[in-house]
Amino acid sequence: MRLMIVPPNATAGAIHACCKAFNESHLTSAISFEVRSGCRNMYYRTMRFSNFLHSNLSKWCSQNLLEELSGYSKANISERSKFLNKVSVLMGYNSVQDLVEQEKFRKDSKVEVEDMGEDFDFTLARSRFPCINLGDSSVIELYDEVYSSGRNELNSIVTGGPISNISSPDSDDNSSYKLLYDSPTESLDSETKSDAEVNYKKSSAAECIKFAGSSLSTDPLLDNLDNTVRCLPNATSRQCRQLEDSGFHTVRKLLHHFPRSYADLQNAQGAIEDGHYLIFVGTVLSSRGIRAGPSFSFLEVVVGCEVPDKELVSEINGEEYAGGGRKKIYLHLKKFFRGTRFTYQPFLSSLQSKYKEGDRVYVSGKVKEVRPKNHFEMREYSIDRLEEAEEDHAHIEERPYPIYPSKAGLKPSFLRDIISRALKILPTNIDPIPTEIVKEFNLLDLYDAYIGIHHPKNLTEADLARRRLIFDEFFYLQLGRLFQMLEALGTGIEKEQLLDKYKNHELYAVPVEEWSTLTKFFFNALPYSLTPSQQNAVSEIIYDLKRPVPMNRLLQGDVGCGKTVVAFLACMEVVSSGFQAAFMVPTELLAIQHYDHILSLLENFEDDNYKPSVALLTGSTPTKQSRLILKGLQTGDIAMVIGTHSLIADKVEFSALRIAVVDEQHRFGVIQRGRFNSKLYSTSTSLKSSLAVLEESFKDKGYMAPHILAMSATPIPRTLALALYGDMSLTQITDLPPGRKPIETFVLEGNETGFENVFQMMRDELISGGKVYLVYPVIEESEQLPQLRAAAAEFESVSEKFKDYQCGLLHGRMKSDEKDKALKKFKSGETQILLATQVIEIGVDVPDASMMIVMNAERFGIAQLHQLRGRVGRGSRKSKCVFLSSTSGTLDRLKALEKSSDGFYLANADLLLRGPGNLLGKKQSGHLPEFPIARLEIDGNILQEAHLAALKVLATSNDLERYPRLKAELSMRQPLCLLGD
Ligand SMILES: Nc1ncnc2c1ncn2[C@@H]1O[C@H](COP(=O)(O)OP(=O)(O)OP(=O)(O)O)[C@@H](O)[C@H]1O
Repeated sequence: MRLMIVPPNATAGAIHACCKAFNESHLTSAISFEVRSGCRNMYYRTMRFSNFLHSNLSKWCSQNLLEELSGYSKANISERSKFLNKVSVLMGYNSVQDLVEQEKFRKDSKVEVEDMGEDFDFTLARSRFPCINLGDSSVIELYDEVYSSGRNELNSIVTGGPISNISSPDSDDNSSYKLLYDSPTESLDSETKSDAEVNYKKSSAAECIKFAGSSLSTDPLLDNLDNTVRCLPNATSRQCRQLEDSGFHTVRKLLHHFPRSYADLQNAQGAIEDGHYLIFVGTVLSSRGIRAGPSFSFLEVVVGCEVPDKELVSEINGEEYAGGGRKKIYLHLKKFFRGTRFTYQPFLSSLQSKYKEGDRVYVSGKVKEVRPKNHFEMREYSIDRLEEAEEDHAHIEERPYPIYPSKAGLKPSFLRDIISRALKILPTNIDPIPTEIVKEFNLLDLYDAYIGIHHPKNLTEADLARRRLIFDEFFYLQLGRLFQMLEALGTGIEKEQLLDKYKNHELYAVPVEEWSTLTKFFFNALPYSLTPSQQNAVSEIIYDLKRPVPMNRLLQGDVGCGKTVVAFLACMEVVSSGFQAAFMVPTELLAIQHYDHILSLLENFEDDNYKPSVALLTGSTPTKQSRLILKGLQTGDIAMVIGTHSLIADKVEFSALRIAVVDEQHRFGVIQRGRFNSKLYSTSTSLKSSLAVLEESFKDKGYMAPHILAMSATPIPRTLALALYGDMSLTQITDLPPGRKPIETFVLEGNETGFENVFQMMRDELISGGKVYLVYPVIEESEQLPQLRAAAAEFESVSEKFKDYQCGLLHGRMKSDEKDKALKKFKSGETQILLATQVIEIGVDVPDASMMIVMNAERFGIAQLHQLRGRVGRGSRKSKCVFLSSTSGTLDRLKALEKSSDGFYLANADLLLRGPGNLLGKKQSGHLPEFPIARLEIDGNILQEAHLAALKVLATSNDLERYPRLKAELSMRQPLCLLGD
């Protein structure tokens, strides 16, 4: 047998020369294939492979090895790997991985192998691999470090950085070489960078440019947050793919994966306990890349640190004395890799070479105690080498350690690692917000904010960073909305006027004397005088109505404060100048109520000639009648229509609509409002033709979009209103009609005693001539939720209990006219007890209802209960409200209602307790923008600042032409998608 020696620095070609000498290149290929397919356990295939090995090896292998081979097909994977490793070493490779790589290399580069003509030296082979005993074949320790030949051309481009703790599926065929080229080492200095690395950079750069599209910069890594994650240094293509699959397509997306919280990193000065996040400075004692299985490897860096020894702390004269005693501890930093390609020796070697024995390093992360004593394992950590000039103590400051949430299967440690890499290449000049705004609003620069949120030096820095990033979330939303609004306006003067109005919070108002005659008639027909803030609200609205710019205003006021009449007056103002008004409410019940209300007010008119024609249009309006109404609206015979969402149906055409009042605005949502708006914009064909003959200026007026007056009965906090209706002006009614008496509120546990007390209170109320609402969370009893009391189910028992009184029932499943009948009976006093569900929550107005009992009050939110409570105490009679909770645990939450009747205070409390989505109810909050880190309930002041900043920017340049970066950023962020408009 002719054997050859493979020198330690043998090139790939030289190594393959050995194979050729054996004429074993197909043996190499076969072994390589077997390893790559993971030593698959398919019996017949393994048998075939084992037979093949036998015929090839029997020419030159020892009997022992051949015996081992006979058990190959039945052996487990680990034993098979060991065996193949042995064979590979015998064939002149460093290991089986080496064989696989060389085989791949040979195939790829079609290396011509030449016969080196040297004899294989068994003695030398044995000295290189002492664990091999040829002819005896004792066990080869697969996991022992084998000698790694100095293949400089490969090593020079192998990555040095720990990749991740990520689990990746087994690699594909090309993976090992891909990995090498994908991962230029971070630790290399520029002179040693190979061509391969340069090529890598070039191709990445090209890819980045392609992705960034408009970027003209020669170095895309440095200019754009929207570069693909493929630009990240040391990220393998597999990692990039995983990031992309998890939604991290761009560096921005990655940087917007914010820490969930920060662990308070402590110096390891005290006792070191399991699970603590600590920081250490120490010395690298060893660094090993270890292959632990066919597709599993890990890097273990052992760092030795000196820390104060708690056990040596003794008491001297009763005082604790540390005595300067220190002890040595050992940190085992471990990173795991799954995938065959991570088990190849060049990869492992390069990995371990990143940390050299004796390096001073700074380590932070979570510790886990292991045996023996004073040894600790860290799997979640960061490690940085200390530069020579750096003082150890510079790093031992306590600092927050970011804890990331995992995402789509990506582990927090991997995300932390990859985010750190992104921060390293982050350019400093990335802030699109103009410097003057950054300064004026005391914001961190965007670069500092990213660093500050991911790598804060202290919690104050993290807080400042968070504030800046929240500011951005709000700012772009506000900017987008205002920008859109301005775009819709015609002239520059209009734009300036609008912005001026937003900036100066002065009240622009039209005094009563200047209201139109019709409005004044209506005003005089009211059976009461308006409160000061009602009157201000009307004046403010009328000011807007007189301007040629469509109004977009939110009328907000606490429950029962009298918003309806303010809106009626606004409608009268519009009607008086020959235009039409539409009043849209969310329920038929409310539409009927408003219709009846306005008719009763019009009856008081001194002059019938001035009475406008008002119609009611709901889904239940009979066809014949609705046809007449539609016609009336089209011809302009009907001046005002009250209705439900049927008002925005396609068939409804207006002759000259000028105002749309949208009651309970948030229940319709932005989408409906938009539809309503655009629908009303397109006036009827008949009007269009009549306008054609009118003079220009009137034509403009005629085509103007209608004014929108939205009313919110929920006293939502200003911040929430701003987020919801950022483009709206706000009018608030801050007082209640005179003579209202505070509602006495009780929060009780709904047990037997509780009910007895409540029924007694109810009886007293009825005896004294009051009317009582009983509010239930559900209509029928449910088996799933037996604790819930049901309106329909209790109708009989309540009627039985209060035989002397009449009971009514009102719930959502009843037909419209049945509901109306039930409410009218209660209003008129025909019934004195009304068992209802929360249908009565919105707008129901029975001024002499004097008591309300809410069952299972724990099922409702605070703001909702406040709304419900607002159904009583609307007249001059003193009223009571009882909230019965079926669990004692929820009483505390409900107690807020006992303490306060201020809707704004309670809405804020509710917002803090439940968050904005829940405050509005799930269905209604679909249009509420979702902010990644901002929380409307606590970050309201930042929202207001962002609003001001957006106004400032637009006042300087209302088309944003002066701020091209800002404009680009705005279009990129697509605020409308955020809103779901
Ligand atoms: N200035 C006033 N003086 C006396 N009563 C008033 C005054 N303004 C309104 N009201 C009466 O107060 C009651 C509540 O008014 P309205 O229904 O307009 O309130 P609201 O703000 O719409 O309440 P909700 O939020 O419950 O819908 C009505 O009966 C109304 O007639």
